[in-house]
Amino acid sequence: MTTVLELSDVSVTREGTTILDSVNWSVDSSERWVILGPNGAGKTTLLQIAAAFLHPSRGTAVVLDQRIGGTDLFELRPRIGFASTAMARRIPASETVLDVVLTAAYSVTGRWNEQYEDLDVRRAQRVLAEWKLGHLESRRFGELSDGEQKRVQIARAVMTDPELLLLDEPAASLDLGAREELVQLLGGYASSPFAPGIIMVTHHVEEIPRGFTHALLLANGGVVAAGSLGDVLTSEQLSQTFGLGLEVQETEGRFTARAV
Ligand SMILES: Nc1ncnc2c1ncn2[C@@H]1O[C@H](COP(=O)(O)OP(=O)(O)OP(=O)(O)O)[C@@H](O)[C@H]1O
Repeated sequence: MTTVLELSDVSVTREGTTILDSVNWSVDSSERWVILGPNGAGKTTLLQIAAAFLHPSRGTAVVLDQRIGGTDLFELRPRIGFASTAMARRIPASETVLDVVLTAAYSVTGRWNEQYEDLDVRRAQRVLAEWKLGHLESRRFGELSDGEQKRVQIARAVMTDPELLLLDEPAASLDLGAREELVQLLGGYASSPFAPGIIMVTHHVEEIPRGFTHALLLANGGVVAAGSLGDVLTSEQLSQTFGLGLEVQETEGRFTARAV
């Protein structure tokens, strides 16, 4: 058991507006967390602190035993896998799928003159196969479907064997089939005892894979509830978080929610 993230009284203020308000949260390496909350609740801001991209305005954030603000972040960041639409925009459309994943070893996007070991290439190919992308390794990133691009982003994020994996809306904009394929793959990955601590932001309870263990509900920058999935994903607490009556149902580890 290793604590991978510890936030104590973390607040973020931008132009006089409080975006995160006194957040206390601890994540262990064995836990797989989902963050849920309405638009503008502060989910992405919270993830940016976990990714060591953002310093809190107040309070203390410790990521992989390094205090944000008191550390050389260039050494910390390669230990964190991060997949988000903003990161994906930095990937050149002409890059091959193999190179998108391979370049993670150097924390760059876009292959230049780096020399990669055979070991790196074999690892990238293994990761691509795990995320059902092996047949696409020579294709250009920009030519892939949304679902394939999302899986490539995750493959890139796990290429370096991160100690903490952060996923910002990995299933956003996917059709039902692509979503289910991704949720299944994420569930398999999350269930492995060798996977790192995982934090995933999502808008929909339907996107929570089996194998995820914990949830944090965020509204107006504050934590409504945080803890095990069973304790947190109740109709009452989800209704409070989204400000309307919701009924949550769980079937064999998957969730659905509808207004009542
Ligand atoms: N640089 C900034 N300056 C001012 N306000 C900001 C800044 N960045 C974010 N915000 C505001 O902070 C709030 C939280 O943003 P954040 O992106 O973290 O929310 P979110 O929960 O991820 O939202 P969404 O679900 O819509 O992606 C929003 O109201 C946003 O407009």
